[in-house]
Amino acid sequence: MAIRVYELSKKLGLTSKELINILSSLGVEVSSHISVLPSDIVELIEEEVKNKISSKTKTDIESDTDQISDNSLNELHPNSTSSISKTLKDESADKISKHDNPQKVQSNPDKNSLVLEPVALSILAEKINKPVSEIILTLLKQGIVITKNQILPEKMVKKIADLYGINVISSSNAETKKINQKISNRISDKVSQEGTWQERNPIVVVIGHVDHGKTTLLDFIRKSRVAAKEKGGITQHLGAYEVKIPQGNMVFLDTPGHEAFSMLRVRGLKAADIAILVVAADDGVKPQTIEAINHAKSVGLPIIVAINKVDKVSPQQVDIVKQQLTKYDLIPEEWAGNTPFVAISAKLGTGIDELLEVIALQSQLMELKTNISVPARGYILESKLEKGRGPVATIISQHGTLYLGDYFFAGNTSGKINSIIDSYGKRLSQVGPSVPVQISGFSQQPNAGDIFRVITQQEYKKGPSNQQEFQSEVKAKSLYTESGINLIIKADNASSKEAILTSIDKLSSTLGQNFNIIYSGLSDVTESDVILAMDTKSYIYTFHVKTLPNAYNLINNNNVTVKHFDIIYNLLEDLEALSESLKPIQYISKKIGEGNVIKIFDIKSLGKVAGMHVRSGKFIREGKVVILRNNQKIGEGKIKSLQREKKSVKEVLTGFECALLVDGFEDWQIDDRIECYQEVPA
Ligand SMILES: Nc1nc2c(ncn2[C@@H]2O[C@H](COP(=O)(O)OP(=O)(O)OP(=O)(O)O)[C@@H](O)[C@H]2O)c(=O)[nH]1
Repeated sequence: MAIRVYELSKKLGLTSKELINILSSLGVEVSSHISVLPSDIVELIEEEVKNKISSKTKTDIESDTDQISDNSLNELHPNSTSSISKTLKDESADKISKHDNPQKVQSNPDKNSLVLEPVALSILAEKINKPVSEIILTLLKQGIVITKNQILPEKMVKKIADLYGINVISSSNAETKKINQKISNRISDKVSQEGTWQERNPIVVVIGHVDHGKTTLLDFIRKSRVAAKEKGGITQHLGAYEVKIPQGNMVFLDTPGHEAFSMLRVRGLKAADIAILVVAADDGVKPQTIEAINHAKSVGLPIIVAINKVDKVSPQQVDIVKQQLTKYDLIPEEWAGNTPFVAISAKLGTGIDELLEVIALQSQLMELKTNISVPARGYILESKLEKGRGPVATIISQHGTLYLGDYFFAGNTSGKINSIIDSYGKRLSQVGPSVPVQISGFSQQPNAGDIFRVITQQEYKKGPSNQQEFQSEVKAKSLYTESGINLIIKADNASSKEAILTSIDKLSSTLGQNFNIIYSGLSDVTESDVILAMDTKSYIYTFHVKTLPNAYNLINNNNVTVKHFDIIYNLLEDLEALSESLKPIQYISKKIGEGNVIKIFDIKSLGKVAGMHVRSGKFIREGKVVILRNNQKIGEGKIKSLQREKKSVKEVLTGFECALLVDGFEDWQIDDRIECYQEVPA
């Protein structure tokens, strides 16, 4: 069975570092202790290491590893695509030299650059315009066995490119890696290096396509991993909960149902350190999966892939999904990539232990650090208006300690903290980073996803100007870039919702207009709906439901369109009108006049001006002209100046003479024909 480095090290009674050292001495470079070792290799390594351990102490192993027999390497499976075989093949690839293959060293004129990234041999062959069989044969002669569908590691790609004299350019993957390294510092960039730094728990967000099992996963983790007394606390719901496992603690961002979608799956990405991308094995990569990947990448979040619903499918199907994800730079470690993949069943709980371990290990790799001495900085996860307390919000800070009485800015609002309540419902006087708490003391309700920052009393008093500076720092990016019209549908019952969705689908094909249903639900319009609409630039269309009073402010302040209907037909008609009104107007060029050059003036400061007689129609100042000589088009341009009797005019009608200066053309000859065109709606 394939196994991760840290698991094998546990089994062998070594630390991960010791095992990585041993692997390295065997010529096997693994990227981290989460890397997967394939089964065919594990046994050999186990044997080698056990032999060593039985004859030496652990300390001896570290220094002696270079003596471990190289023979074991030769026995390794040549077709394996793991990170292990990656190194082995890389070494073999080193053996291929231009000298050994003189006939192959020629550049391909059509395909002269290649992105350096892991790629299947079949795709690579297509990219460089060479038959797969030729590449396989060449490598075989070097003692390297590869197959058509095998994913080749970067180093091998580079070797093959060199072989054919093709330039390589670094991949976006490399960019992503760079971003990932920076991620833990997104909010830290402006945090002082001075003070007390300590490790903090990772904040994890779950993303993915609708119905792929995000909520089931979060529910399973919450029910099985959160201590009973904490669960009690969580009933008051803070939008986040802590999970403790031996490998480390972590915080999951979680809000029920659709709220999770609006705030955490869109805006909450900014608050998180790690994204779990849930992809249902039976459904594969879907539009929102791709969107989720892009969102996570756009904020520099490292992704761990959880292939869900494995209880429903065959192992082959899991591989198909893995293959689909390679297109988006998510390549499993056993295929020489660097994205951790875990197969799970959120419903049955299979693989959840492993997923949690991988999260803990990923966060150790990221070395998330926090400065507890600076003023607290973090994110708003949820906010609501509470009777008697005014606006309250769940926040999670990434740096600093938050104290009762602190002044703060949060998005457009500010305030002074007058209560801090943790997920047990306990009142606190202070709280450190990575702990979700609910606070009150806001002058106005903040938005989920806003940055929260503690400020001095002077800054608080200075108010707006200071806040403006802060605003530009935190300005939220629009995360949705899909083309088409984004809609949020709210209805009073499931059957009318279904009827509306089906009709919109039909309307979509009739009009040739993309309607993206961002969310559809069965309740009145809430603040969350409005936040979601703001984030996704959506229109809210409702059927037999109303807007809740506390959503009105948000709607009015943010120009969100909410439309209520009692008849489905009217709703559809309105959508059609909306689609029509948003259509870009198409223009065509219409010929409106014709004339002849009768004189040419060469004016030093202007260039050559055509003296023209308008024979039919008219010439206008905003017009474009086409110039013909002997019925052949010889030039075109925009009218720069149109003059009649030395005065600039808007238009010149049939029968009159005028002077014409054209942008981009002055090679006039007497008798050239000039046609004037105007842009008119099609
Ligand atoms: N067989 C099986 N079904 C699952 C699994 N995980 C989730 N489901 C089912 O898939 C459906 C959708 O699951 P959800 O957890 O609601 O999916 P979601 O991604 O949260 O959906 P949205 O909140 O609408 O985006 C439910 O009927 C679940 O019971 C799984 O591991 N195996």
